[in-house]
Amino acid sequence: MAPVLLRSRQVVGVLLDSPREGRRSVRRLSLNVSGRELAPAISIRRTFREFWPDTRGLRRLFAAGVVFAILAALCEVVAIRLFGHITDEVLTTRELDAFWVPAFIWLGLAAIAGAASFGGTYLTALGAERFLLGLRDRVYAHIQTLAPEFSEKRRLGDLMARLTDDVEAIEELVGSGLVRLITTSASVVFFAGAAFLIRWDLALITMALIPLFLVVSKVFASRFRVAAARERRSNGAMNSVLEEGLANQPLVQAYNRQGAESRRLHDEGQGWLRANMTQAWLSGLYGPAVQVIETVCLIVILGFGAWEIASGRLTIGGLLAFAAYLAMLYPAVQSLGQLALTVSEAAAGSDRVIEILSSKPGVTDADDAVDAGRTSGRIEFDRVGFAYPGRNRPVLRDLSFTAGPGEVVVFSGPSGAGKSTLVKLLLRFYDPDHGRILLDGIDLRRLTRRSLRENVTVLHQETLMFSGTVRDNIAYARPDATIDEVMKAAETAGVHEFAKALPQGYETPVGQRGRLLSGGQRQRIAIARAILRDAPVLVLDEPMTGLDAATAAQVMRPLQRLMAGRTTLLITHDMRYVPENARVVEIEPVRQRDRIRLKRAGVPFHPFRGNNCKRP
Ligand SMILES: Nc1ncnc2c1ncn2[C@@H]1O[C@H](COP(=O)(O)OP(=O)(O)OP(=O)(O)O)[C@@H](O)[C@H]1O
Repeated sequence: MAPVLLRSRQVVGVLLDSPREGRRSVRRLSLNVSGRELAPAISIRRTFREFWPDTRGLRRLFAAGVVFAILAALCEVVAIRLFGHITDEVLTTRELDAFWVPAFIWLGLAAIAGAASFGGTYLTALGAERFLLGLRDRVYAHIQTLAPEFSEKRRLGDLMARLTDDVEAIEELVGSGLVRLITTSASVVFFAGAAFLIRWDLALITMALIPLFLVVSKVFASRFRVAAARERRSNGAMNSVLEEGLANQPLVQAYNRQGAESRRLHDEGQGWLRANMTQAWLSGLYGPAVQVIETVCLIVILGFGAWEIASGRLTIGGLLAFAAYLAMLYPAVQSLGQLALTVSEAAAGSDRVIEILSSKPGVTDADDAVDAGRTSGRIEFDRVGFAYPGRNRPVLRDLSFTAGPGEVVVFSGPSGAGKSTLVKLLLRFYDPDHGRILLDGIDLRRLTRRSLRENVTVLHQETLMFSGTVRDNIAYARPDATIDEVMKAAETAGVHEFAKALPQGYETPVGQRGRLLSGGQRQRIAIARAILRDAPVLVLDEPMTGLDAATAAQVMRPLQRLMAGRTTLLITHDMRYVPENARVVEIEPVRQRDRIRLKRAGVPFHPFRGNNCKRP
């Protein structure tokens, strides 16, 4: 009987344990989830309402997965019956002639079960992976419609966990989880039914022990869940230490903090080790506990069966088949219990993804928004006032200026005055609360954001780069640009002279965020990118930050070429690099004092009084 039981368990394993489940739990535990924030509780029903449409086009795959898995389970039911038959008709009677027919049928069933099991596993996995691909794309695309502030306010690790772990958790609820639920329930019905058919009274007695499995599962599951949560937290904390330590390696080494960083990692690792040992302890105990119950069941069956065989009411084959059905049934029941745990975890994950999907972009295109086309680049800020959402203190108030093609308008003023904020308004990451911003005389709110942004090139304070090659980073502005166009922009920006000296020229990888290049080289690549983009409005946000005088002078020449003929807004504290013909607008911070004074005078607070813009 032992080989049959073993084989049965293996088949049940194939039927009940989705291959994704095992992979996910490993991957999930290795992710940085330190920043996990609690999301509002949303019902499983809402999860299905939100994500069931994502299974469109995949439902046939999942349905086929169910059919194949059920077919495999049915084959197994018949195979066990055949095993009982062979025991009674061949083994006990020693009639070898009666062996061949059932043996070949059994072989055929095994082949069908194997093929069905493979088909079920493969099709379910295909549906699951496609679901994941589609849902991850949808969530990522949605994040890209939100203002950059959405990502900036959250921890990167948390967002990554939502896009990977939580998306997978949802799949386990509405995709492969549903397949597992149906196939496991069907297996329970088949194996219990088959056992009832052999001896309903014996089946009733042994099934009375099923609640014991559920109780043990429940006791262990709740403890395991606490330990798993602790392990995930420790894992997240450990990843944070690693991420920070590696990202800030120059700082760590320059300040001789290597030992302290290693200790931080070790301390977090200790917590992780303890949590893992709790899990190991629980898993180690769970197996024997279940085994004890199973042994009790088996002994009850054997004892009762022996008595029934002695009195001629049951055959040996019938008893063995009965025991084999129960050996299939118990894991199936246990798996249903585990499924409940998966479902609650998946619901928690889906809450966190729904939270992202329900975040609405602060700025959207108007229904009648028009395409700006290529404009001349004339910018006008008309009494613009703005406070960040959720902040009652305004950053900009009554800001007015104009800038036309060929003009350079310089914005200076103390840190925090709102200079970078006006760039965010120009790109329509936010809309002003008061006043208007015009491009070629058209209010930005009437333009599509895409066409507006096509007209504006921003050189950010921190040069943003991807980890591709020099060429990739320049061509980011226009992926369809030819190598000649890239090189022409590179020559104008002063990239060519250092790029050709790099080991693989333009094909040299620039490293993580361009760290294999110097600050000046990164800046010149950004200028080349801007030249290639060729937009009529140019915004330079502290373009000389971190550059020494010689490098700044080198960068200045291509910058001046870039500015020629365009509308340039230059944000800088450093007046050395301001072109002679530039107009200077000094931005003064909107003071807290103004607000307090107004309140004291009994005047209702209005955040956009006065003017924070001095025009010399
Ligand atoms: N996303 C945000 N949410 C809330 N407040 C913000 C946000 N971004 C900036 N601020 C606040 O708005 C004010 C203006 O910031 P801004 O970055 O525009 O200043 P800045 O003049 O460009 O400063 P610096 O010269 O230091 O770059 C600051 O007080 C800042 O704390």
